[in-house]
Amino acid sequence: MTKSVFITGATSGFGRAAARRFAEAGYSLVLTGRRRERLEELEQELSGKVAVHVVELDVRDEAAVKKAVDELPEAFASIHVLLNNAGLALAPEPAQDVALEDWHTMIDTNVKGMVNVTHALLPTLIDIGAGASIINIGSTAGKWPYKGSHVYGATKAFVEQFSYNLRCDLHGTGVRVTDIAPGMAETEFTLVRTKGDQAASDQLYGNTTPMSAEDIAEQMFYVATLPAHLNINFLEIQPVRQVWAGMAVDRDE
Ligand SMILES: NC(=O)C1=CN([C@@H]2O[C@H](COP(=O)(O)OP(=O)(O)OC[C@H]3O[C@@H](n4cnc5c(N)ncnc54)[C@H](OP(=O)(O)O)[C@@H]3O)[C@@H](O)[C@H]2O)C=CC1
Ligand SMILES: O=CCS(=O)(=O)O
Repeated sequence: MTKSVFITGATSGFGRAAARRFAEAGYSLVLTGRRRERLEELEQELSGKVAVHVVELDVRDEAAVKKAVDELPEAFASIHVLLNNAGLALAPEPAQDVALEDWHTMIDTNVKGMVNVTHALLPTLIDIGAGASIINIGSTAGKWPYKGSHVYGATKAFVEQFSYNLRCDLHGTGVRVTDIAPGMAETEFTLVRTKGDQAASDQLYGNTTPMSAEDIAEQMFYVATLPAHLNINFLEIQPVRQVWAGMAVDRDE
């Protein structure tokens, strides 16, 4: 029986790499994101290998999410893996310098968007039961505070606790839940965070060894294809060359 994976944020970074990785293993793909042209490119690339269904979708739009799930073609109606990947960070400036709108965008996307999609797909995942997986993409930022993380890190802390609580309610259904919490990985993430500052993105990922989108896609695939009786609750993964900053101390001149 061919398994299906529903990927949010499939137009870039981790989500696009995951689409390719699951396609390699013969999964049918439901690929979503706001950039239709990128969805169509990926569909063109992968539809020769596996069945692909693309949906132009903003996860913040509750009605659109429900419609996308309700209108899944029969061949994609049974979803075995949900990759709640869509998300972003905005404004790496100190909290006091950040527009409230940017905070709302991160909450609406990383928190409300994730719960919108999860709520819509829970029934089909429960129908699948043993072996089904919900993989939520958190972040090291959800555990470890740093300057400029403000609401972003807090949204990822939500991802962690939501994942744990979801596990408790799904207990007995066989559905697994995992929070994968990456550190620094080279995608469009920093370009988005800095609203298009390519130099800032190049500077962050230059002269070091960040993780790649493929590194994280491999973790997603590993978690999703564990034996059905195993659940990884939390998987934090960083580049060897990234560690936590020390405590900062304010001193008199
Ligand atoms: N790269 C990193 O260092 C890390 C990233 N993460 C998390 O990983 C996830 C993927 O990020 P990454 O691949 O790095 O970044 P990218 O910016 O490369 O990809 C983000 C993806 O999310 C999608 N997305 C953003 N907003 C929405 C929305 N409102 N509705 C639907 N899709 C949306 C984008 O698609 P589109 O714009 O087409 O809608 C895009 O496909 C995010 O949740 C991020 O927070 C976690 C830890 C580290
Ligand atoms: O979530 C992204 C990773 S980091 O920018 O917090 O290191």
